[in-house]
Amino acid sequence: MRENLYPSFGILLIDDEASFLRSFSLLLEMTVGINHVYTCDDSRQAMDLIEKNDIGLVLLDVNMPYLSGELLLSAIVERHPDINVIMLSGLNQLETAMDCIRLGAFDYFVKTTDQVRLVDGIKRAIKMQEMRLENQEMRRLFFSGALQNPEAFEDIVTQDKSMKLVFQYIESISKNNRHVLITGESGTGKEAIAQVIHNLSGRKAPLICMNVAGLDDTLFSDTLFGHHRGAFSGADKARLGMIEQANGGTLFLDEIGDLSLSSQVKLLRLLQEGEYYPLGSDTPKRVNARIIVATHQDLEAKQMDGSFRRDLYYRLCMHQVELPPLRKRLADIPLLLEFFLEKAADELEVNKPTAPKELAVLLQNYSFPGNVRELQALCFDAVSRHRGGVLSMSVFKRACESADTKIAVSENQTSSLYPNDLPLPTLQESAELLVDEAMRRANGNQSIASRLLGISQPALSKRLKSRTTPS
Ligand SMILES: Nc1ncnc2c1ncn2[C@@H]1O[C@H](COP(=O)(O)OP(=O)(O)OP(=O)(O)O)[C@@H](O)[C@H]1O
Repeated sequence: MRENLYPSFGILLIDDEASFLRSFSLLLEMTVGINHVYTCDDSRQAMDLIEKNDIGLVLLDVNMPYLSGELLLSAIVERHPDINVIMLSGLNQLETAMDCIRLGAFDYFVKTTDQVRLVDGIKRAIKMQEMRLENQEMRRLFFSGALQNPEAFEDIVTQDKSMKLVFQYIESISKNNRHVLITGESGTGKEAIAQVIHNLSGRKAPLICMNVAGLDDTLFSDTLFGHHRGAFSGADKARLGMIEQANGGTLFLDEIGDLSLSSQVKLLRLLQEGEYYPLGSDTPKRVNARIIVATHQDLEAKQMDGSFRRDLYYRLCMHQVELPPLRKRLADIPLLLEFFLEKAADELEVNKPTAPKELAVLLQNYSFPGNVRELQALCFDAVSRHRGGVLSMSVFKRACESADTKIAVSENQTSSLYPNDLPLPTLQESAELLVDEAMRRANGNQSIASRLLGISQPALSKRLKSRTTPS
């Protein structure tokens, strides 16, 4: 079986001229990289080919012996309404064109039409078909609620609902070729998700990762596109670009929000045309790599302030995956804590220490600016310092004290604490509400609640005893 077929469904060319079928197949492969093509030069066999293969688009000659194009069109529309049919005619027959469109053809072209227009029409039909298949797949997954390949996600520890929806979405888009934009704060698992998308895609070549932060335009082009020998002083050997290494696989570009405007133009060309120029070369090279990009920045805002090209943004956000920060998936924290303690113990070749029960509660009240990566680092630090008994919370407490409250306060600065239409509580009532909230968040643990409130544990205990209203 051929690998990396594009598009994922077959395209059937039906024409009685075998030489046209050959040259047209070649044109599609050379200009758009279409290599999933079936040909048929006998109209009587066309329906049989459609029944036996996974056809999503038919390019159909109007004038053929045995069965005419119009007759075949009616049969396809009736039996396979999901297949797009583009009619091709040697003559410019307006009336026939109108009839075909009325019968349900997707488009109609004269064979002598400008090649670019014809190819654009085919690309449009492929895109429509891909979107239809994707919607169908998403609906199916959404209603079943189940994952087809749960094993693909086993390195991503979660029980969070929004992450599970992300998994379902990923399954539905992993097989097509469209670019994917992954957004989320630093350390939320964007690269890990890119790896899953690649694994699920079935692409045989590897996932090639490139971080574009801090690369000027020359370095970006050289790293991504490679260079010819002698392209610039010091280029004494040719260098293969990352994009070529990703041919037949996936290219993951991290920190895409940092890309300079001049590099954005080059990336756009690659995304639009599937072509690029190695440094020092005037001949474009074609590549078949799926491109996944990631950023922790708000690309929509960057696009508004002019630092990110709008056309590039729209190209990239065809599929968008947003990963929630760890502080919004609290139920994952105990799971990840156990997972990373075990992993750290494995790597450091020690027994996995037992974590005190209140540790997960403490961490669930921390804002984790570094997300999962930060939790992972804390666990490794704690396990490497561990000398027996129950795991000490000191490493974790230090982290929580240093960054925690500042972030929590700044995040809530814009919203009012109390609704405008209700009278304000008194200071005494406010303090009691705050104590209740801290005790709730700390799962009843006074030591953690007092830390959240910024008071000592005895002071909290005193407040709890002397409260005026029952909690
Ligand atoms: N849900 C998870 N379960 C297990 N490990 C995870 C999970 N999420 C992230 N990780 C791990 O956390 C670390 C950071 O993840 P990753 O590099 O994918 O984040 P990122 O969002 O790409 O970060 P950055 O924006 O800084 O590039 C990796 O070691 C990854 O394997």
